[in-house]
Amino acid sequence: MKRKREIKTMSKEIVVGAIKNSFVKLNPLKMYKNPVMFVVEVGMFITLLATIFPTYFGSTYDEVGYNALITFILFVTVLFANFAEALAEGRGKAQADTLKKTKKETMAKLIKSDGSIKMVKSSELKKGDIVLCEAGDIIPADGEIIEGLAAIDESAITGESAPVIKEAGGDFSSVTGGTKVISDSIKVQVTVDEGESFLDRMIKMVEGAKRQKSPNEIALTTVLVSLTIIFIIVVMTLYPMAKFVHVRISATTLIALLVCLIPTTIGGLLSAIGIAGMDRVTRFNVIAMSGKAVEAAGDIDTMLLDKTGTITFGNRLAADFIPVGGHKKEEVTYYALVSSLKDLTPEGRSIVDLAKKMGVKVPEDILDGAVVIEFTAETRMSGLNLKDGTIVRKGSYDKVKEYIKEQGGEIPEDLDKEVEKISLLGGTPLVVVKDKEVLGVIYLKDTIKPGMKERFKQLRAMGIKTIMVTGDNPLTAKTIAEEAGVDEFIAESKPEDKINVIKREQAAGRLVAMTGDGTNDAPALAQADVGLAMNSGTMAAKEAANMVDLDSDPTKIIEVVAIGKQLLMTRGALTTFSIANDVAKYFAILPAIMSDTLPSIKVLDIMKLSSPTNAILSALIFNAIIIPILIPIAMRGVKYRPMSANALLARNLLIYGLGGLIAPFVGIKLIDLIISSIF
Ligand SMILES: Nc1ncnc2c1ncn2[C@@H]1O[C@H](COP(=O)(O)OP(=O)(O)OP(=O)(O)O)[C@@H](O)[C@H]1O
Ligand SMILES: [K+]
Ligand SMILES: [Mg+2]
Repeated sequence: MKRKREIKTMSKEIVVGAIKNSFVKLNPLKMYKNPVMFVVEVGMFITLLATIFPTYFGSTYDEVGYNALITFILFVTVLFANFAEALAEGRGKAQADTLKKTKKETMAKLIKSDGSIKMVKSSELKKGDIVLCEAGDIIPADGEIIEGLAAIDESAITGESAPVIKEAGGDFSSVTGGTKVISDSIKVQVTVDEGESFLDRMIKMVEGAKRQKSPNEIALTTVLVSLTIIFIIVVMTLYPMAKFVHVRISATTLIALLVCLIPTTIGGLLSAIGIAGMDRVTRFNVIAMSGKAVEAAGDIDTMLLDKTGTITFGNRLAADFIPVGGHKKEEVTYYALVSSLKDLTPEGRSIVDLAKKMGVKVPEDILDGAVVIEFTAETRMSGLNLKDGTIVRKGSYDKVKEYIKEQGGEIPEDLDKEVEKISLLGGTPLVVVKDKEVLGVIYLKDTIKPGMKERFKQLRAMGIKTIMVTGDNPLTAKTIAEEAGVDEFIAESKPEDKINVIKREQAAGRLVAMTGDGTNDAPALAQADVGLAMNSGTMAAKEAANMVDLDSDPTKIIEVVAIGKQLLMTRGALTTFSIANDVAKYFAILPAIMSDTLPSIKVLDIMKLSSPTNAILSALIFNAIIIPILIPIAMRGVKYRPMSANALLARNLLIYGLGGLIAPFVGIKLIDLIISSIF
């Protein structure tokens, strides 16, 4: 597991800051954003007036003390709710501060149009500028490498100090401002304007500035508002009813009853739950562009994962060179090396390493006048056209077969056997060709990352289907898929295959998550409900995604899905608790209020509370303190087990539903005992 960005979440200054902020939030112009607590605040103003002008609000002069006490408890209730939100925001600000520290002002070597170098402040750089970054330089802004190759220390961003190789072209070409060039030098084209870098976005998002409410939160708020309106109407009708049976009920008591009934517990904690959920994602070094993305992660049904680099280690290693068709091993090794001399892919590099280790030599001038054929996901071949007219290629079995047919050559009969042997081992066979002769097969070893099997088991337990996508041949894909334990796989995939699979799953009503880093992943990342781009990937991929993993670890998507699920469950659990809570309070205090005037409901008065007044006070005090009591659960999230959604729902309903029903009876009785012993 990547080192999580450790931020002290309950430091003293955060708590002090939150207390201060909870008073600032009392401002009604801010309170209306939290409608449930806004109603409590309005109620508090009315009971305050009832304390000053008791007779106007159905109270007698000897109830002024009672009114004042109720007003104070309502005030504290609103304060507790504000404190929960302020605490969550405080944590976000603390995270943003640590990120700001990494955003140092640096000097940049701007390459002017005439080629000269001008030192400028990194804040003056604009999109499209080209800067030179040499060993020891801090990269001044987010950008793409347009020339050169260098080792970059990204620890400022990801916390991982192992340098990452970045180079022009290919999928490892983007660099992040604030990271440091260790060796060599590169030319970087700036791709973002000042203030729009990933760090800036992460800071804004974490600070809650850009935290717009997510759909789930909006839906829940609507439910809470309608519940509140219903209870306001219920309590209003109580007034004429009480009159009808000649029972005097003061406005203060009605308001106290209303506050006990409306969902203040979840109303007070809702935003804290959301902010804390986003923070958890940030702590995993993932930038979520919106709360919506984090929530969508909680609802994922299907996950698309690349084989190479995600399920298996990124660079396949050349393990052996196997001759076919009567050729010698030296011959196939030599031409495998020749075809890879200018092949920058991990595969190409490992072939050169192995051949060199085997002591194979190539003439110095072999590259003079040679034409490089680069590897692409489409052609699935690479190689060299030498100046003496020799054509050397290596590539996937299916493409080489096509190529040989075109050239009028023929396939040696022992080729299939060798290719099959390698594929059954889960390896990738690359067929080596000289002109129109097949010389042999390169065995590229692909090893599955440890722990992937357990993770896929976890995902299946959560009801998530995993689909492995690879450009590799079907046999290799099948072997790896079985070994890794994925549900489905797509072999010899082309970029558009990913999009088609995503659309197919979405058409079946399933939400799809995928990770990617290459430009050819961009359309699929945009199409997916949750697209997690690697920070080392191209800008196109990062722009298309709705999350960026600063650690560039494609398996991070599994953590992100778990966090998203936990966020939804926490909200569900606390809402269940809150509603159960409110219903229980209704039965706890209504009989206590009405019993001396309507003896018939005496039987319902199972709480045997000391007096109607104490019953109201105890219920209201319980209603207030339950909010801070639940803050830790709201911030940390409910205990998360990878179980299927409905099994978890049943479990949470039981714990939080039953808990919500019982807690008030116990809580109110305890508080009543304390109050009655004091007064
Ligand atoms: N450098 C290379 N030169 C020639 N052929 C290659 C090279 N790298 C890969 N291939 C062939 O192209 C096929 C597709 O490679 P590609 O990188 O598109 O997908 P992959 O790496 O196999 O899987 P993934 O999509 O998970 O990355 C490989 O299975 C291999 O047969
Ligand atoms: K309540
Ligand atoms: Mg690949």
